[in-house]
Amino acid sequence: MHFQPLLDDIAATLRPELGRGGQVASYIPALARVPAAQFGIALRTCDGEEAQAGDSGTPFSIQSISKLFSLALAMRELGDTLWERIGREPSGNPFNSLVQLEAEHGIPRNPFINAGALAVTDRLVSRCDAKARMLALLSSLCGEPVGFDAEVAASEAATGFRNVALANFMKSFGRIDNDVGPVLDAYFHDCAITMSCVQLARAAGFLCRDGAHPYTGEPVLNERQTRRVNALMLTCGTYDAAGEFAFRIGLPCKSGVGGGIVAVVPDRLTLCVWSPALEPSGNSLLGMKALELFAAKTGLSIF
Ligand SMILES: NC(=O)CC[C@H](N)C(=O)O
Repeated sequence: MHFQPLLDDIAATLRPELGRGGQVASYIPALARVPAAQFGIALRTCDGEEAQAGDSGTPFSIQSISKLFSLALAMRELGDTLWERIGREPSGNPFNSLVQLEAEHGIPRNPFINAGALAVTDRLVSRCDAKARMLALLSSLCGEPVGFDAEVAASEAATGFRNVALANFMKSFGRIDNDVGPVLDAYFHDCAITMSCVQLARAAGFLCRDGAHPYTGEPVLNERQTRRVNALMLTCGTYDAAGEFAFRIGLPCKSGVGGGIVAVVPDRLTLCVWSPALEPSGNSLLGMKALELFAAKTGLSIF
């Protein structure tokens, strides 16, 4: 299949909609001032073929897409013991909700809501320099140095009252081992990582290759772990819009409020779309449309 003309076609189809509809994330100034009228798409196949269109090389704040990579690190470090403190069910609630945690004894529904990612980060902080490990993993996976945006990280910390509450609430149930400070610091920095669509399409490449590193072929995760990450992306990767994503797109996806969405076609390719304006659940509005067009035009879906 020739992907370059397809991506050009998707970018051209969506161009008239740029900057119309949806809301750019406004909870911190650094995200609020990102111009809405931007769209990028990039993909990389299992064989290393690449295609890209639009603003595919523009760096953006990856936000919750980082939860994918912190989960991979924790699965590698902890194996199945990770699941003692984190569930695998969709929450059906907003990504930063506290509401289920009390009845469920401080065990988050899944690793892709904020509570779950904080629990994952706590386990990593116990074992390694979590911030450095994250940058090392991402830089290795995309073949280029990846960094934090210091302004975004500082704003996340200054305004992250709900995340502070989530961490403390889980700590009160004995589900967080470390002081909440270093856990939150690592989490806020993960949210503040900056990458482009091209870099993310490459970095997620292990997810379409049974866990093999996109460049070296070494196992990032084993085959079983990789299947599980893809399953969690499908059921929980796009918050309370996961059902809508499965219905309209039918691919494992992970989104972030910076407007990026990573999608996986197992055994074929990984792709990343980006457009800053979001629908009410916090997923990129045009990113969703782009993925829907991609699935419709290629017939690629896990169903
Ligand atoms: N969904 C997201 O991308 C959320 C990330 C955001 N920084 C938060 O913690 O609330």
